[in-house]
Amino acid sequence: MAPLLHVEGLVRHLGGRNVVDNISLSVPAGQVTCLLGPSGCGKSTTLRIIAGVDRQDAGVVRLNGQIVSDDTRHVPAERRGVGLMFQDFALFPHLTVAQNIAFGLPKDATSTVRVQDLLNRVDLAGYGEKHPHELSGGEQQRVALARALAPRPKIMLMDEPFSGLDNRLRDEIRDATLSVLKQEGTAVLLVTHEPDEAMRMADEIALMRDGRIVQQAAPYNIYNAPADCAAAGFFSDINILNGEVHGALTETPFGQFLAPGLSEGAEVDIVFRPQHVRIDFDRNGQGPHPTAAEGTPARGTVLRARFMGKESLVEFLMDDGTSRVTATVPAVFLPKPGTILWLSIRRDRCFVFPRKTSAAA
Ligand SMILES: Nc1ncnc2c1ncn2[C@@H]1O[C@H](COP(=O)(O)OP(=O)(O)OP(=O)(O)O)[C@@H](O)[C@H]1O
Repeated sequence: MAPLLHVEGLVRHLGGRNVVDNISLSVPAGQVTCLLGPSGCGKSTTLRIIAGVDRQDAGVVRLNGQIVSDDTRHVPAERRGVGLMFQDFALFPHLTVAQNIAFGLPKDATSTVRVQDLLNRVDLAGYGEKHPHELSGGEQQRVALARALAPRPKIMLMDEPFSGLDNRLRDEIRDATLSVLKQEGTAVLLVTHEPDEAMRMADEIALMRDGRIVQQAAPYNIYNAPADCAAAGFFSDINILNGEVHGALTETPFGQFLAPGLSEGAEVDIVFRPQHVRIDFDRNGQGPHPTAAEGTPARGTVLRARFMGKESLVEFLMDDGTSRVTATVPAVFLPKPGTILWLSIRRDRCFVFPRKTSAAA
């Protein structure tokens, strides 16, 4: 089956550069895809082109297998049959909640039923006669969702739809929104700069940087097999050890790592997340036995330890005198600076990337 949304080779030239630089992307029916990336990487521009409120300089947008925009054709936004939801909910202040939701529907009995059904789904039964100013931010967000879903769009385009909400409410509203979208079977392309939001909402994440998609994969895969050092670092703090390739291997305080396909003498980064570092207290300070999974243990001196609530962060200077490693330790563990401890790392959670010089980054 053809994907609901398929874009190919999108380019948008603004302010003397390509802010969207050859983007290709598909969203299948019923799936949530998150366009994730740092501020200014071109996410909103991509979404606006797909919505039809901006026009690309090159490339094709297909919805339901039909071309809606290319070099010669451009179907206007209101005729694309997509649901739109942006950061500001833009409800009509003079209309009631029910009238807002019914806005894009024909004026008949089926619409009244549809509005009631949506009010129930977004947990606002009994709110139909209120006006937007009488509602909280979270309630307004739910009205905006109901309004966007009312004409049963097959796809919703959402640009940071939760960013105006109170932090404490946000998780709850994200989950409720996702559940309504899944019940309706609506495909979603959601723009966000927050990795946690993408991990929580997405079936698939398209990670953007400088106008390009650097990786597209399910959250588990993008987290556990990042395309490069920056992709790894976008989702959590990371440790980076510097190495050099000799005979397809690179040496680290934690033993050798394979560096396949990299040339002799190439500089590499060995990257791993703090939660994959284990502090070992065994064998009276002799260090743990090497294991296949954790490899060679290495000794480090505590530089500082910080209590973070449900976990502690402990920073080490390794015995080689240059490598620094941060470990996340569940619960409270706050060793004094100067304490010497043995560490091991999950070798299957380490990535070896060629080092990017700033000129090539
Ligand atoms: N009309 C314009 N003229 C010149 N530059 C523009 C124009 N519109 C957007 N840009 C630039 O294009 C880049 C991408 O903007 P865009 O809003 O798509 O990014 P974004 O990833 O959605 O960022 P944010 O998360 O901050 O909204 C930005 O650097 C922005 O300054």
